[in-house]
Amino acid sequence: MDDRIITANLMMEDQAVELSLRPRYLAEYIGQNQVKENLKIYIEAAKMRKEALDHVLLYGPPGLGKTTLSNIIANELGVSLRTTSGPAIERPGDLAALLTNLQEGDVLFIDEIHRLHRTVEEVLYPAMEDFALDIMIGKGPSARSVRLDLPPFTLIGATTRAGLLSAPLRDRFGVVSRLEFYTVDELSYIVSRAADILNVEIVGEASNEIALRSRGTPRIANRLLKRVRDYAQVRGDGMITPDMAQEALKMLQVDPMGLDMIDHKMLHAMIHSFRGGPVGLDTIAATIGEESQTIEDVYEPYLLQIGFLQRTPRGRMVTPAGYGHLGIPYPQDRR
Ligand SMILES: Nc1ncnc2c1ncn2[C@@H]1O[C@H](COP(=O)(O)OP(=O)(O)OP(=O)(O)O)[C@@H](O)[C@H]1O
Ligand SMILES: [Mg+2]
Repeated sequence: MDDRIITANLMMEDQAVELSLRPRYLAEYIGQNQVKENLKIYIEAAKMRKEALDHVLLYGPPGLGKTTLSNIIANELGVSLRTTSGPAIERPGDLAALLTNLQEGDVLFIDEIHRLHRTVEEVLYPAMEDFALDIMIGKGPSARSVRLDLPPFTLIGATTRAGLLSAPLRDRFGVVSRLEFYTVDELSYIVSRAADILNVEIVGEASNEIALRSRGTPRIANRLLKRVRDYAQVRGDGMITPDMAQEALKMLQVDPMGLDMIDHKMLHAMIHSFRGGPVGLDTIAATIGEESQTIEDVYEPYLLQIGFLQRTPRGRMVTPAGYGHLGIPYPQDRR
């Protein structure tokens, strides 16, 4: 019982920390400059015209700031935001309830929008296009469709993979933005900012050390910072020095490029069992006992980005750089 209370409290604390680290306005949102520049203009224009902002689709790997950006867009517009997710909307009626509760100009945020049910998606089309809801009243031969007007609103959809969206849905977004991995400098800045908010002393080089191993991802940067903070508190005097950061990161089994045990397992399996590929995603997944979707969404994008992995029509291949990182010679007959 006691345990449970402690866990609940810790979780609440963690959530509070998470929220405190989340930037609230565009000016605090580091990086993604192109996306930010565009949004700034669209937001300002919508405000000048006193209209709802066009629907926005945000896509990119997990932890790059899609949810954060959605909240920021609502804040910048000065409207309320309602949050839901694709799988949470089970029936068309659930979506109708959400839509009819919106105030003019509000933002409806649908996370994991690629997981919307077909029947729900069809209700969304006229809602996005004409701000109208077609509902069926009655059953059988006497059933008829009634059109309800909705207040103009902005839909923000987020997905890790835009490719999974149906074309009619994708086409109804006026703004489509892809979030990119962050640079080390940007992440370093994010780490310093987070340390400031958490009241942790950190040396500049240590921020950089954490940034280097964050796989271009702010969520990972923040998570590593929290673990390094724990380490520095217990093993040192709380101050995060570069040495302290390195020791802590080593203990967390995050290598100098930010790869963890699963990345290593995957690359080793590809090299030792499949001569470095090409090998299909499902085969890799089965070999290392992970879900293919997790590999595709979470692990692979960064390995592709840093050039350790290559996608070919016949499957994934480990590149010479990937072999090099593991210290395994690249097979002679492949050069
Ligand atoms: N541009 C940024 N500047 C500073 N911090 C950021 C930025 N983007 C994200 N973060 C931090 O990273 C955390 C994760 O971001 P967020 O939850 O928005 O990611 P996401 O793209 O929605 O991920 P998922 O796909 O898993 O839902 C945030 O809580 C925030 O602290
Ligand atoms: Mg999110």
